[in-house]
Amino acid sequence: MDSIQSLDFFTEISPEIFIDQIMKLHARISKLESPRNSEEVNNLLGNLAKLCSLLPSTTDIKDFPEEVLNIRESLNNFASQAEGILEVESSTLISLKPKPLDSVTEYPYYANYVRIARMESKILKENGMENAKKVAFVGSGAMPLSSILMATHHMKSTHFDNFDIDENANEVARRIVASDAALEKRMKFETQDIMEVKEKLGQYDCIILAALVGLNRKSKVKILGHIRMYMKEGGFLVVRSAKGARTFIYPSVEDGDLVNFELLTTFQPTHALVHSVLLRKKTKA
Ligand SMILES: C[S@@+](CC[C@H](N)C(=O)[O-])C[C@H]1O[C@@H](n2cnc3c(N)ncnc32)[C@H](O)[C@@H]1O
Repeated sequence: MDSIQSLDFFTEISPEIFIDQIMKLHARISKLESPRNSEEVNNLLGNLAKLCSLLPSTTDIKDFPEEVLNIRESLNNFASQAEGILEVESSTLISLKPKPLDSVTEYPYYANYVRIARMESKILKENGMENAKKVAFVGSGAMPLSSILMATHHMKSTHFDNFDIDENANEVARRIVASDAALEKRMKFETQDIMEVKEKLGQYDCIILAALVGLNRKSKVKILGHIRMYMKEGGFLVVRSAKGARTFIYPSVEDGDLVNFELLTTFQPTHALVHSVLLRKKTKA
């Protein structure tokens, strides 16, 4: 294949085709002037997601050539910037509707968030976190769908403190949630770099870290170490990670990166476009 091939007719591709196509896609993405929301950026983001969904989740990418594995960090950066901009733009439009919460189903990745919120709530319950009183969601974004779906479908008495470094994103998120007074009482939005939040982290029964907080493994490990330092003993930590081809979109966190936590469970999806989720418990100070 000498160009980025339309993948619409494929249900699965070989590692060889994946490598050929991801290198070509990365070359195109590297030439972008900006990750700003445009038809070209959306097409490239869609191609990246589609390509990663076609490589069987059983494929062990560790054997891929170094030059292929080395493009992951720049693709993670692209995905984070492009998704972040897309999130603010589409959420801003939704937030201007008369009842924004009724329109969140229009959000491009809504179905994915329904899947992940259901799965994360299920593994929390299965591991004894039946009714968390207070949850911190770190990296909630302009469209805080994860905490909205958890609060309205799965954890109906839990209070969510949503932390995001971007005040613009929080402003949009507050507007979306304000259309439901009861929900608004349980959903607060704080503009903070999570690395600046300290003792307060000890208040939460559960802390959830969004996939795009920490854009490479090193910065994720630093954030995880910070959260662990301040979270309470017995507190639960939910870390969204990635496996296989999905690490070309999101940074991955390995079991060994979570030091001094009790392993409760690790969820590995069969659907390539769903996060992996690591559930851990802080056992001792
Ligand atoms: C794109 S959103 C994804 C979350 C998604 N809306 C959800 O409901 O799961 C990721 C967010 O993390 C925020 N973020 C990145 N680094 C952060 C940090 N160090 N502290 C707090 N928020 C951060 C970004 O501003 C961005 O809004």
